[in-house]
Amino acid sequence: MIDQRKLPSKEVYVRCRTAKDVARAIRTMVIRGAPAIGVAAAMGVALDVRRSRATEFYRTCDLLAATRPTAVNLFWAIERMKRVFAGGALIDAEAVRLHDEDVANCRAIGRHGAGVVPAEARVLTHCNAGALATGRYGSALGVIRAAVEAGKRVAVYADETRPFLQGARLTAWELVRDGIDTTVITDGMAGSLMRAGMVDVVVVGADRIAANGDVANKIGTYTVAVLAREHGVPFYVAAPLSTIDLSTPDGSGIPIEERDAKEMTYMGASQLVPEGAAVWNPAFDVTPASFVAGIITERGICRPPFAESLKHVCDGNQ
Ligand SMILES: CSC[C@H]1O[C@H](OP(=O)(O)O)[C@H](O)[C@@H]1O
Repeated sequence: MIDQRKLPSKEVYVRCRTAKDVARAIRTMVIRGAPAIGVAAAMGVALDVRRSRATEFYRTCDLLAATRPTAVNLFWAIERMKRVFAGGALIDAEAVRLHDEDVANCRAIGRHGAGVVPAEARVLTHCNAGALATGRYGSALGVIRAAVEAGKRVAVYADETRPFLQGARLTAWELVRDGIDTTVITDGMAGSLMRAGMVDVVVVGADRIAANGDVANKIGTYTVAVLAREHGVPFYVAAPLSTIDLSTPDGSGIPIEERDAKEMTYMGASQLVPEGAAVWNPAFDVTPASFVAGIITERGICRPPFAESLKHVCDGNQ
């Protein structure tokens, strides 16, 4: 897998031979992005299952489930592999199927989502919900790609997304390679851009969507949602059904990962924060459903009231 920590300056690959290797890659953000870590976990289980007995299989699942707490796709993928293992079917075939489905889902999300992008649009996005964060093509970036493929003239503003800089390093890397007009801004600039009337629509990804439509996504997403409402900019979330967690009633029940302070206090070898200063580094925040214009899924766009529309779209898929 490509080492996303090294992008955009280096394209280097990490080989994972065991589930332990995959768990380390997820935990250290070699691979990140809700759907992508679900796919990686499924592949990790498949790497080990050839040699493992049942007890080891479930221990492998627990190892991967312990890597990151917020993205529900990780747990959804592991539970799916457990069902297949219990049914005696081939685990590695299921892992490949899960990956291929995620790619197809992203393309479907793109098709459905392109309709919310005006013919000439300036789209703001936050973090990276692109090919690097999914099986391929992306969820939020899938919407942007599909709009461009449909002939729409799209300019993207990518929030750099401190502290891990998924927007500056990863979204910009993906979109520049696609030849899509991309401008990186600091997270603090989004408000002025919207106030100047330079954003037509916001599209972001998600790590977990609660049954009422509350959305957990990269830290700073809530800020963007509040700014979008203040400036009358529609705020959309693009995510596959594997991101929807109907068992969690609302956003208060979503576990928010706190990551190592070093992600904030250092940029490479450069110290950014003096010793003695504390930092708070939640990797995600929760945007209340009331800020969301629609949730774009592979089965169509869910509109408020989300408790009903999400249940309807998930029927038979949870
Ligand atoms: C389609 S990716 C969804 C989501 O995952 C990212 O988090 P991280 O980079 O910490 O794995 C970000 O919140 C994306 O929007």
